[in-house]
Amino acid sequence: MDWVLSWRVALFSLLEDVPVHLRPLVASISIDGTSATTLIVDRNTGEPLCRPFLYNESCPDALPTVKSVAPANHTVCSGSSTLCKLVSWWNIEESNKKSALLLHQADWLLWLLHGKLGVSDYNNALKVGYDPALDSYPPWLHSQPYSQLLPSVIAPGTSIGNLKEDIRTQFGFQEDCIVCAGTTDSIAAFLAARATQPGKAVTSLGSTLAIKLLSTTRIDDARFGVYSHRLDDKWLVGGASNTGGAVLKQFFTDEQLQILSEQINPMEASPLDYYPLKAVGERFPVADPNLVPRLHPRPESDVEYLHGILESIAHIEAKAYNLLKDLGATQVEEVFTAGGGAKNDKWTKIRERVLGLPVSRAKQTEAAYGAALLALKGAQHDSC
Ligand SMILES: Nc1ncnc2c1ncn2[C@@H]1O[C@H](COP(=O)(O)OP(=O)(O)O)[C@@H](O)[C@H]1O
Ligand SMILES: O=C(CO)[C@H](O)[C@H](O)COP(=O)(O)O
Repeated sequence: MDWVLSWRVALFSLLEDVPVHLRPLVASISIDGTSATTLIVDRNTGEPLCRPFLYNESCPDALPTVKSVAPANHTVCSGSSTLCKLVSWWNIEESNKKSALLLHQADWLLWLLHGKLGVSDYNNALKVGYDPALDSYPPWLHSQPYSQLLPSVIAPGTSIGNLKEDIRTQFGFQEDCIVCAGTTDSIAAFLAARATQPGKAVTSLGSTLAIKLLSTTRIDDARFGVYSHRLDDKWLVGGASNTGGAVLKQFFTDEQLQILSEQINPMEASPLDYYPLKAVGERFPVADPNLVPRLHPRPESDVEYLHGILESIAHIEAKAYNLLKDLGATQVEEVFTAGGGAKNDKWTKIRERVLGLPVSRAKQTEAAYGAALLALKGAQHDSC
């Protein structure tokens, strides 16, 4: 699969999808991307120097080097961190080191639109080691030879520049349409839910399960895959588990999920105890690259099987929120749900019972809505 080509094609087909009469009304564009999906590109041409490292790939070979330079239990001390991906590339690369630049998926796609190479945002840059409290890369990272590859970092939603002229004229966007710094997919889902009070949380039930709790305290602990993204003057504390919809997809189509879920009694606890994963390895609330999926025994009834999987994912979610509490985050009061799993009302009821908290579907469940809110922020700031 040529990922980079498919992302580029998807971006331009989305621009094509914007109705022609609406294009002149678009004031601003932003993009969210999967966190820690990493590209090493040529700093002059922007063309990738190797295949991208995907968000869920692990580079355990780089972990000892990263651990030897970063503070103990720092967010980068995980095989899937962006920094481990960079170090892994650095250690095997011979010829392109001088001309290389690191970008995240959203940075690179935004570059296609604004044309200024080397810009990221402080959400995407967190897992390469950027410190959003200091608003800079920390000294221990600056002193590494590979730090020359790091992009400059601005706040999500900041205007980077105007939409490139050739794209603007090709598609009929307005002359002063701006392109703004983006964010990660699960932060965009949080923004879409418009939760603004500490104690409000969003669980994204997409291919994976990502948790974000708005907290006044910052918590980072790689031993459990817990980290904090900056959200203006507060913190989005949480992590991302490898469980989620991708496991469901292995067994059931979306249509089956809907039909089977209707037959589940969510008030009754399932006796089945699984750890649903697509492959070996978990990030949060247990950080264990060797954790083996547990999806047996499989009962004859598909309804019972699905009930067991949904309930087991809810237990992972509950463990995650309890862990955040134990580590000192603001107490969670209410959970909104985003992503494909948000449409499953039976699952919402199961989760409400298991979490012991009010759980509801966010009004806007698509991360893209959150990216649009960031673009709006940039446009409003630009017009002041
Ligand atoms: N009714 C449903 N109940 C639970 N999960 C569902 C349902 N319908 C779809 N899904 C899951 O939602 C996931 C897709 O959600 P989405 O937010 O689009 O994911 P992604 O993280 O890939 O963007 C699929 O993995 C699918 O299994
Ligand atoms: O698992 C993922 C892929 O969908 C999430 O992108 C991700 O790992 C969450 O990261 P972040 O908290 O940095 O947004």
